[in-house]
Amino acid sequence: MVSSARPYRSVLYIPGSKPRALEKAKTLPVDAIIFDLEDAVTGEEKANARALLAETLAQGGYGPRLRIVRINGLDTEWGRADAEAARDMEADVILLPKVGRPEDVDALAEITGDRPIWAMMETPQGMLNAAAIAAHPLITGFVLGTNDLAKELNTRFRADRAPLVTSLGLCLLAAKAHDVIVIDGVYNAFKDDEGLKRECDQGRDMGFDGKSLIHPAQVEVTNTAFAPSPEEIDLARRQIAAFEEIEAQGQGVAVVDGKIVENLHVATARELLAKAEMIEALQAG
Ligand SMILES: CC(C)(COP(=O)(O)OP(=O)(O)OC[C@H]1O[C@@H](n2cnc3c(N)ncnc32)[C@H](O)[C@@H]1OP(=O)(O)O)[C@@H](O)C(=O)NCCC(=O)NCCSC(=O)C[C@H](O)C(=O)O
Ligand SMILES: [Mg+2]
Repeated sequence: MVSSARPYRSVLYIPGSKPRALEKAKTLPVDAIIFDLEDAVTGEEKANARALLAETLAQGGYGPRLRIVRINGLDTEWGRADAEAARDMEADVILLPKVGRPEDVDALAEITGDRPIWAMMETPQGMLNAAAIAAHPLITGFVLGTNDLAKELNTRFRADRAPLVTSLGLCLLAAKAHDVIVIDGVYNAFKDDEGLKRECDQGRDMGFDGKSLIHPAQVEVTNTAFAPSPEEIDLARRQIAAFEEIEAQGQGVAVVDGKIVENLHVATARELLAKAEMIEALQAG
């Protein structure tokens, strides 16, 4: 079940065909796992990966990590069999690639029933229809597919992601308007911690809930970037305390560190503390 206080800092892709990686993920401090049947699995491996994934998920061992199964598109030769298999798997969410329109979600739901669906947002058509896709009653999450998007838009890689910012913003607006989780795309250079941190900070600043990852080495940087920092926690506590004090005096605006604090800031502060507590509880096991 998707809940708003639950953290989604790190969302790790694992190729559904790799038993060693599937096993290793049980020990990694990630908030969610995307068990992939799409791009990370070759055509020859698809059927075996599907069976391996069903068996692995049935065995369990993934604890509180959200279990997301990414199927192949329904317009591919594997999509329907993936959807039928995913419907019966021990998973929380089904992730549909290259969603262009809400009707794509309807087509999957005809096979998978009322199982929550996340949409890969990675095509120009998807960007233009982001609000309608987010409004679909079964959609509870978006994952940005920045590799496919860059390919479709014929952009060049830039560290500041300027060519992608419009698309990222459209997905964020749509997701926030419809209370949908929104996860940033992957950072391909998995040995470049500095570049990853820069991109995580940008994503967090923009309002993403977390980032999708391709390698265990990316987990720590990402978890830190998307968790409330000690400074943010301290400020949130002081804002709440200051506001409660002036509220008791019948006033509506406090001042902390030279900046105003109104009830909307207090709501954000309370949300931040709830997330920090949830992360602490997860870490405590
Ligand atoms: C990138 C990799 C191919 C690198 O693999 P490898 O060379 O095996 O890495 P290491 O030797 O450094 O691995 C060390 C140990 O970690 C495990 N491992 C590696 N990757 C993962 C993982 N993703 N999840 C869990 N565990 C992992 C190895 O098994 C080693 O374990 P051990 O031997 O027990 O110590 C590889 O990381 C990889 O395949 N990554 C995933 C790639 C992927 O999923 N791609 C598709 C998603 S990206 C995408 O499609 C985004 C979107 O659609 C878009 O359009 O942007
Ligand atoms: Mg993709």
